[in-house]
Amino acid sequence: MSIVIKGARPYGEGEPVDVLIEDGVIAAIGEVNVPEGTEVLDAKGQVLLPGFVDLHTHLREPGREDTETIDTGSAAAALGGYTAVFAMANTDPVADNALVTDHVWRRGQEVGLVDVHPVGAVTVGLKGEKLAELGTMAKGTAAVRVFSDDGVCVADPLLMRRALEYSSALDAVIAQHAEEPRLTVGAQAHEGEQASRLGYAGWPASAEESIVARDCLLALHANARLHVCHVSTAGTVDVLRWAKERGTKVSAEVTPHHLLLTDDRLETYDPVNKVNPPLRTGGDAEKLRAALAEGVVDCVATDHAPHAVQDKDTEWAAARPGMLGLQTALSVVVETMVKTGLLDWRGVARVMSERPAEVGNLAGHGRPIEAGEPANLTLVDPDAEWTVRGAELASIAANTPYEGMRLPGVVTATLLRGRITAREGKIC
Ligand SMILES: NC(=O)N[C@@H](CC(=O)O)C(=O)O
Ligand SMILES: [Zn+2]
Ligand SMILES: [Zn+2]
Repeated sequence: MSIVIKGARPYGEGEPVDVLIEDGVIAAIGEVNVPEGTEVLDAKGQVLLPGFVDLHTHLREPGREDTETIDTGSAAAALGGYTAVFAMANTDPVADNALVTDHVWRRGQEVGLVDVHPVGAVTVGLKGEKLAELGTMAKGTAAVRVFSDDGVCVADPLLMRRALEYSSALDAVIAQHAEEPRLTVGAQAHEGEQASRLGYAGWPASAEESIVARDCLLALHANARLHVCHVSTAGTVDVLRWAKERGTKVSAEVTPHHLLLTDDRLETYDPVNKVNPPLRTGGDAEKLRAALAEGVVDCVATDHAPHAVQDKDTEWAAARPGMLGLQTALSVVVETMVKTGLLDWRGVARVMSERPAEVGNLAGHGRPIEAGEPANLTLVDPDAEWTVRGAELASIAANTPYEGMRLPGVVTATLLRGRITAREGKIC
């Protein structure tokens, strides 16, 4: 089992080199001796990166297999350049016990396109009332290391404190959907000019920022690790900076859509733009880009949220929040961060692979492209462009906000432990 990637540029740097992969591991880089019968993957000078890691994916299995399954979601992930994803716990039944988390892990391994790491729920049934058995999920086959009630906030400060204390003993992290529910009752859109004009109840920035500030204090006092899901406001960036300066073990993610899209989109009334947290202002997006470049926001996570037509193609208030993200993430990062000069390809590797692997505690992903390292790799054509068509994406659902958009950067191959999982837009 050997493959040679011919003429790739690791991190987009230097002259093209050959990368020999044997038994799932990078065997040599540079002038390599290619054994007889080695499969050749011609990289044509394209950019070679460590396989991407998504800390925040909704795969909808079990419960809503009409919108996504571990199978179809894994395909979308591989086509998007991912080698590992974290599947959120807001399934039906909820992933609040080892039976469900171990199923998700095993099913992901059976499909074999990406490592699907289940996120365990923090509270039983995501109800925010009592802690789930984090320990049994951590000790199961899936070895859960990320816990989250994403979709809802762990709003009770005492419960959040206990969750942080408990998780630190497990070397795990609590990923918080930061939304003070008392401040977002009935909310439909970012509280601002657009929402006022369109008559939507607002989701104020402070509903996010107040929870992030509270949780940073709780994490600092518990000496525990906190991860902030889908950061969406400029104010949250300030809170994160302050908390990090004080030595809080906090990490944060931003979604591609919060980097690119703004609440100007609401004018169309198209619920494809409805998402939690809501699309914010241009000023917020600009500050999020700068924070990601600087490292105050650690990484990009998709919050890939497939929804059925009947749950999305409705009047605004009835539509479910969320949008697809796995196959468009890299391109949106190229558009917002690379083309703008905010990140080079090393930076892309950092925010799409290395940092998320560290936050999620994955030993085999987000590793340097060096001999002896696992061959979890993504090949990107930096000069190519493509047009997004929801119906052509691998997900069952088609709710992409980028429909018809032309985006830069094409994933041309993904390798999981030396096996090609996706090549030229097709699953292998
Ligand atoms: N982001 C969303 O708008 N929706 C997510 C839940 C979540 O991430 O909060 C979903 O599960 O659909
Ligand atoms: Zn969320
Ligand atoms: Zn989510």
